[in-house]
Amino acid sequence: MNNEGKKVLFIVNKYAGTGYQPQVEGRIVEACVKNNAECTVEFTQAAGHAVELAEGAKQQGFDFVVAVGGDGTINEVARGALKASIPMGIIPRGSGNGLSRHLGIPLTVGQAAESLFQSTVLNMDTFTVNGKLSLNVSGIGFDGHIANLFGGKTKRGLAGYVKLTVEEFFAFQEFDMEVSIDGITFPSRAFIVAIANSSQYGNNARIAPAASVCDQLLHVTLVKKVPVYRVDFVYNMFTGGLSNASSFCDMRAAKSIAIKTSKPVAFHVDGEPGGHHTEFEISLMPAALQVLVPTKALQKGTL
Ligand SMILES: Nc1ncnc2c1ncn2[C@@H]1O[C@H](COP(=O)(O)OP(=O)(O)OP(=O)(O)O)[C@@H](O)[C@H]1O
Repeated sequence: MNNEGKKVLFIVNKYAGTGYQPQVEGRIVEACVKNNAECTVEFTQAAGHAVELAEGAKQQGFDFVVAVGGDGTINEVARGALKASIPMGIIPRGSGNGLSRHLGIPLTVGQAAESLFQSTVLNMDTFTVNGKLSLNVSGIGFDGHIANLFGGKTKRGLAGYVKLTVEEFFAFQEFDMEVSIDGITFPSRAFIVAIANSSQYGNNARIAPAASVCDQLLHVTLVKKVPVYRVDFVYNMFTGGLSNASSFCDMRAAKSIAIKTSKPVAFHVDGEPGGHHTEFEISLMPAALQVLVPTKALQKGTL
C-alpha cells in the first residue's frame, strides 16, 4: 500500500497495558515523517471516546485511523471505523494483544508504526454477541467471569490477571446450556464457551488454533473444567496444539450461534466485561472491517 502523503489519525489510550511511555508519540511521528504521511495524535479522554474519534475521522479528511492500545481500544476504534467505513490500523499496547499477534503486527511501537506503511487492507470478519461488536475472542463462562472482575480493578496487567484467574478457578463451576449452531440444537455443559474470530486470547494462548479472521466463519470452542494437574492442556494451548482430540475440548466452526444457559452466566467481548445473561445471540459479520495488516504477514496465508 502506498501511503505517501496519506493523512492518518492515531487514537491513543494512555491507560492501556502497563501504562504510557512518552516516547510512543515520538516513534509514531518518526514513522510518519519517514513515510511522508501527515499525522495527528489524539488521546482518549474516557472509555468510549475512541469510537467518536474514529467515526469522525473520515469527515475530517483522514485516510485511515490507527488504534494505539489494547483489545478494548482496538474494539472501540473498530466500532467507529465500521460506522464511517474507513480503514484502521493497529499499534498494540495492551496486556495480551491477541488480535495483533494473530495479524502478525509487530509488538514494538516503532516497528508497528513502520509496518503501517508496508501494509495491505484486509476485509476482516467481525461478529456480535448480543449486539456488541467483537473482533478477536469473546467468551461465556469462566473467562467472562474473570473479565467482569478484572474490569473493576484499577491495577491491571498480566501479573494481576494471572493472580485473579488462579484465585477464582477453584470456585467457578461448569454450567448447563442449550447450544444452537447453524440451526442444530444440542444440550451441553462447559466451563468456557470461547467464540473466536482470531486464534488467540492474547499472549499466544490459542483457544482456536484453526481460526482465521477472513474465513467467514466463527470458531467456537466448548471447554470443560480442566483439572489443575493437566498442565498438558495449558501447554497445548500455548503451543497451538488444542484440538478435538482433547477430551476437554469440543471445537466447531459456525456461521451463527445461539446459546441459552440454565442460569445467568458472565460474558466478555474482546476481554471487556459484558455482564451476566442467560441468552446469547452470536452473529457473524463477514468481511465487514477494513484492517491494515503487514503485507508480509498476509503473504504467509495464515491470517
Ligand atoms: N482516557 C481513558 N480513561 C479511562 N479509560 C479509558 C480511557 N481511554 C480508554 N479507556 C478504556 O480503557 C479500557 C482498557 O483499554 P484496552 O483494552 O485498550 O487496554 P488493556 O485492557 O490494558 O489491554 P488488553 O485488553 O489487550 O488487555 C477500555 O475499555 C477503554 O474503553
